[in-house]
Amino acid sequence: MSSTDTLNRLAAVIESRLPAHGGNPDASYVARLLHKGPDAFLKKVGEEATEVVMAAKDAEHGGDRIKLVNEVADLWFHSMIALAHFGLSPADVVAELARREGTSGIEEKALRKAQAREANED
Ligand SMILES: N=c1c2ncn([C@@H]3O[C@H](COP(=O)(O)OP(=O)(O)OP(=O)(O)O)[C@@H](O)[C@H]3O)c2ncn1[C@@H]1O[C@H](COP(=O)(O)O)[C@@H](O)[C@H]1O
Repeated sequence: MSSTDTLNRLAAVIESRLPAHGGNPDASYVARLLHKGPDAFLKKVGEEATEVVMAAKDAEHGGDRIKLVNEVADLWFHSMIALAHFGLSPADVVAELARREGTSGIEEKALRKAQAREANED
């Protein structure tokens, strides 16, 4: 079983919890967050991102590395709820990573700066 399969299955469950698909806020955590709207799930994304940073800092000082895995899982999960709300999926994120594959961040930033300079000269 691949990690992509797991992400795709979870994405399908999250999609099934959308209000438009009849997700029940009384029976499902995902449906409840989606029903509350973007402020609710984006707040969770922000909280989970902070928890990732804290767990990584703990791990840096000899803390439990598994805590970092758990916090990243929470962050991915809540980010997937945000993606679903906007009609997007992990496949869209993977496609973007694939598009970037092999392009150094340094190279990409230099290209962006050159393009911005050209645009300013126009
Ligand atoms: N992967 C997850 C998952 N990860 C975390 N959580 C829930 O996310 C919630 C928020 O995590 P926190 O650590 O912030 O806990 P908390 O303090 O209780 O949070 P809040 O009170 O602030 O909401 C917890 O209630 C966790 O149980 C998840 N809930 C569901 N899933 C997946 O989503 C599927 C659908 O879930 P339902 O929509 O609930 O059926 C499940 O079958 C799972 O595969």
